[in-house]
Amino acid sequence: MKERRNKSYYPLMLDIIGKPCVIIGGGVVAQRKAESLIEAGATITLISPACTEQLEEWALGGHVSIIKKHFQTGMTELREALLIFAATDQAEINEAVRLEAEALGKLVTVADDSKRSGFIVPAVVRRGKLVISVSTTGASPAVAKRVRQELEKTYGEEYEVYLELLQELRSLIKLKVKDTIERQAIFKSMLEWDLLGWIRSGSFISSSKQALMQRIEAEPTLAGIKKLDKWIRELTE
Ligand SMILES: C[C@@]1(CC(=O)O)C2=NC(=C\c3[nH]c(c(CCC(=O)O)c3CC(=O)O)Cc3[nH]c(c(CC(=O)O)c3CCC(=O)O)/C=C3\N/C(=C\2)[C@@H](CCC(=O)O)[C@]3(C)CC(=O)O)/[C@H]1CCC(=O)O
Ligand SMILES: NC(=O)c1ccc[n+]([C@@H]2O[C@H](COP(=O)([O-])OP(=O)(O)OC[C@H]3O[C@@H](n4cnc5c(N)ncnc54)[C@H](O)[C@@H]3O)[C@@H](O)[C@H]2O)c1
Repeated sequence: MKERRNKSYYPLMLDIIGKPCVIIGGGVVAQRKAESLIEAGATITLISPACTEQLEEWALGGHVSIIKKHFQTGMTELREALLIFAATDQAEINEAVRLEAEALGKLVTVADDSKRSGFIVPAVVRRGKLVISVSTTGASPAVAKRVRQELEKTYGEEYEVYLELLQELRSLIKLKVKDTIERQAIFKSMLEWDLLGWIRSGSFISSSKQALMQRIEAEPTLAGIKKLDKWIRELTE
């Protein structure tokens, strides 16, 4: 990867379920990368002569395959990988991994050299389907972590239920409202409902969802949606 003074990364969400990812190194940094890859369902191979206890445990649980060797050029695991993480404490080994990965046309991140990395890993808040990624473009990972912690306070657990609900309501409205402009106005208007307050109050239960869906079905128009604002407020109080 050519060094660029003002790199501008392209953020995206990858579906890496079952995709081969290779980590070189078995220390705390490798462990942190393994943890987020496990969460995303990747098939992980880790190459390192020594590993943290947690990594050994994940290997026993079948979450990670560990090859207890030093990195060497020409290892087939790299050839097959989608993503490669160079995370040893040896700068020259990380650089050798980077060069080989790039020769193979692979995306590689280098734990001690973000300027040469093909991608970097952000700090992440997960609330079910809501995923908030924070990056400082490598300027200060500590700040990325701090911002993540701040966002965790603002976007609480209730967002998980909120998004599950909105997804279902959105599917229902897609079925019932054929006009694109009205549909989009409805989706925007639904954001005015105090669903988060309702969920936080603890009074939102599965029958509440049914009642809400019945009301939407009874009047699937922008006017009908606006009327529900008051109904929700009363139930939340
Ligand atoms: C977000 C997070 C995700 C994760 O790792 O999963 C992540 N680093 C985290 C924590 C963290 N890392 C470091 C500290 C100590 C304090 C500090 O240095 O600030 C802390 C804080 C702590 O541990 O408390 C040290 C550090 N980090 C990098 C270098 C090398 C260098 O700078 O080149 C050095 C050694 C510097 C040195 O030698 O002194 C490089 C990278 N770290 C990145 C990601 C990428 C940029 C992210 C961005 O800003 O966009 C990037 C470029 C590459 C990459 O690894 O992908 C995770 C927080 C997860 C969370 O808690 O939410
Ligand atoms: N990107 C980040 O988030 C971040 C955070 C802190 C530090 N760092 C950088 O990452 C590097 C690694 O940090 P750490 O705390 O995990 O180090 P660590 O000392 O805990 O682990 C280093 C690992 O590299 C392995 N290793 C050494 N030589 C190897 C080889 N030839 N082949 C395969 N594996 C080999 C060791 O077995 C060990 O498991 C540090 O040097 C630091 O510069 C990055």
